[in-house]
Amino acid sequence: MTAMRVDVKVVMLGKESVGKTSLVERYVHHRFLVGPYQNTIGAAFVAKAINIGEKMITLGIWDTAGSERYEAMSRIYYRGARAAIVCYDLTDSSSFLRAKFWVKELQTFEEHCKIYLCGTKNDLIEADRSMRQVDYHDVQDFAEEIGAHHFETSSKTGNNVDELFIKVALDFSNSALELMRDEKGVDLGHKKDSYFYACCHH
Ligand SMILES: Nc1nc2c(ncn2[C@@H]2O[C@H](COP(=O)(O)OP(=O)(O)OP(=O)(O)O)[C@@H](O)[C@H]2O)c(=O)[nH]1
Repeated sequence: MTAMRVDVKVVMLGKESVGKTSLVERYVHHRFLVGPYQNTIGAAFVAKAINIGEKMITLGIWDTAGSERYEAMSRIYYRGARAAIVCYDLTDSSSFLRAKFWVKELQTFEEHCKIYLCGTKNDLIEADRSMRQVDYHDVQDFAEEIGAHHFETSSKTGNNVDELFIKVALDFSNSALELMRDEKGVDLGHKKDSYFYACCHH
């Protein structure tokens, strides 16, 4: 058990089984777990440091449970998040409706949280295009409407996963720079949001 300073709180949201845990596993541990699907209960936390230019940024990632049974709990986890990765399964159109639900929640209750839309299981589409149930351009239009970024990923192959989390860190880094410019003369080291969590390393 080590204490770690977290610079940016990131929350994973989306319908159950869309692949939130798999995305985090792929990004943090570079692996794809096979075997029976185990749903997340409550939420899980992991921290990962990432180099952006000369700066090191630590992402504190909250992986929430997608089951509607835990909806009230997920609301607790997105509080104060600077970034939300809202996931939907490219092979399940109902998961995109659920993603829209989370977007609305964030827009209403966490207006400073940057939204990243993530279509998961891209490998299934690559293998069989008829599996696609969520149109790329429809999501792109929606992303533009809400000012979000849009990625399609595969945790199985690793496609676009690093790119997604790097973009989150990069955007945070740029927004911190902007803040520094706005608050010229102020020591940002004391102003920047910092979260302290106990972090379990697997
Ligand atoms: N083919 C493929 N399967 C995936 C991918 N990502 C996740 N899965 C599978 O989808 C199922 C659900 O994945 P999870 O990562 O547990 O989903 P989750 O969103 O965390 O689910 P909850 O914890 O219930 O909210 C598992 O059987 C995964 O193996 C992917 O990129 N490609």
